[in-house]
Amino acid sequence: MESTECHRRHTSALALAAADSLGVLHQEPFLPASECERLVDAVERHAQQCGGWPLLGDYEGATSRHVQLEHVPSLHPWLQRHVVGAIVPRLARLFSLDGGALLRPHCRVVKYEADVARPAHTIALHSDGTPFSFILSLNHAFAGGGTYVRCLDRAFSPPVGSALLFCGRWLHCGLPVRSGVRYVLAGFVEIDGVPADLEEALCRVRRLEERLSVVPRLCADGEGLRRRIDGGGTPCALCGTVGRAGRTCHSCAKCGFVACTRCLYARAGPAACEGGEGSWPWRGALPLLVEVERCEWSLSATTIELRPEEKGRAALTRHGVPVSGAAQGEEGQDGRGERHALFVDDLTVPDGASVRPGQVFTKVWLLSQGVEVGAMHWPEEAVDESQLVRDDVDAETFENARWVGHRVLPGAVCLVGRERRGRGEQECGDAGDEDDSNNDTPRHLVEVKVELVAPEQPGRYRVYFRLVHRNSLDGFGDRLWADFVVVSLKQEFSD
Ligand SMILES: O=C(O)CCC(=O)C(=O)O
Ligand SMILES: [Fe+2]
Repeated sequence: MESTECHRRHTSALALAAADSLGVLHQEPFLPASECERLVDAVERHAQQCGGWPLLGDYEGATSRHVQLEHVPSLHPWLQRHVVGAIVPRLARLFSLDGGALLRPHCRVVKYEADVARPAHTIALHSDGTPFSFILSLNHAFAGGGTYVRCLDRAFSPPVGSALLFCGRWLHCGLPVRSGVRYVLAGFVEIDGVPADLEEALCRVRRLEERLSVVPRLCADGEGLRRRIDGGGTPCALCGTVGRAGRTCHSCAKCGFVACTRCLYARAGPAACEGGEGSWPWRGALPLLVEVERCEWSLSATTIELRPEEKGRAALTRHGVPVSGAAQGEEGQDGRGERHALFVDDLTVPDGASVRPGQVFTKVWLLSQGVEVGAMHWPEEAVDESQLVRDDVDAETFENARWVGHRVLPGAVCLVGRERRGRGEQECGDAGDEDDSNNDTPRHLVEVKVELVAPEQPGRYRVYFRLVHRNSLDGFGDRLWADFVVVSLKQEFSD
């Protein structure tokens, strides 16, 4: 997957409008490997003197071990030099903070071990208690591991001596270590007297993260839904629909839980939080590890800008280019709100799915109107006024795209949820939606479908579409695509 596409897919709605100045993740080398080794040796010695590494106590579901460096007096000069003297000033510059207001960070070395009787190999999805955090890699003798950042849906494993610097309110986790031992230096940076604009930005991160709560994405056994499925014959455990793409628990052999993508997204939201106001619904929950391994883009730049700064308002971006109009409900020229359509997921035919030569199949995308990132609901007439058109403009895709036939189906653009109810119109979805009418299903999801005809010639094909305003033909929202592989029966048997 090339980098811009991957970027768009994996920087979900949350990341695209990530909060204000906090929408930056930065990776930078700070220490030579020899200093990292010295630190690990010193901490190991300390742990041995104290009877071993204590289990992390402050995150539910955490099963890693750590040593708090404030408790190791011999390391205080080291912390002063490398953390207070180098990492903290960098954080201040990166986030335009008053360096003098940043407090001495709490630091700990976390140890993830794959091969111990009581597994100590992961930290569950969480946010740190402080506004800013850094995680510095101290070694590389392990497999698996890394820091997963949910709003990017991406795992990072910086080289030894390099650190990730980011807003600590972002949900992140320490991924399971499969073999060996992983050490990181984690730092938590408080600010003395949080300025009002920072406070507001921090709240915004939290609200955005809450809207993407992972709670409904857990199976009955509380396991994270990790493995992607292409539907097949398995009914969704939540709505009963057969054949939709979705996710299954990583230990599905045990619990058999499968949920379709639409349910997973439609039921996400603060309403699912049982902890109520002030508690973090994902505490203790295992993360939704969505195809992290498929995300191949390399960190060519050291900083990922989640959102180019636009003074005073959140800006949605597409391929790094700000989308015209505002995300926060600014009126368009026609007096109506700007319409957004953010890609959420493929409901059918995920990228790379196999189809037969000549097969007619329906591709369905799930989109969001962007209200979770501050955009307005679509105006009433938007569904009827939206049209799906082919958009195969890229030279490299045109050659294969031209062989793919398509037919826009009646009701190609369709709201998910309750909007159409009460206006005598057929609602999108199935019997499972009836249940939704009584709960807090977000009313901002849209399904878009198109019928495709696979070419006769085996190979990989990709066709692009986008939504346009029916009258003006002005495009809006994310570019959509269907990406599939035509496999002949002969080929399949010979594989
Ligand atoms: O190990 C990691 O990458 C994450 C560590 C972390 O998030 C923490 O210690 O708070
Ligand atoms: Fe953390």
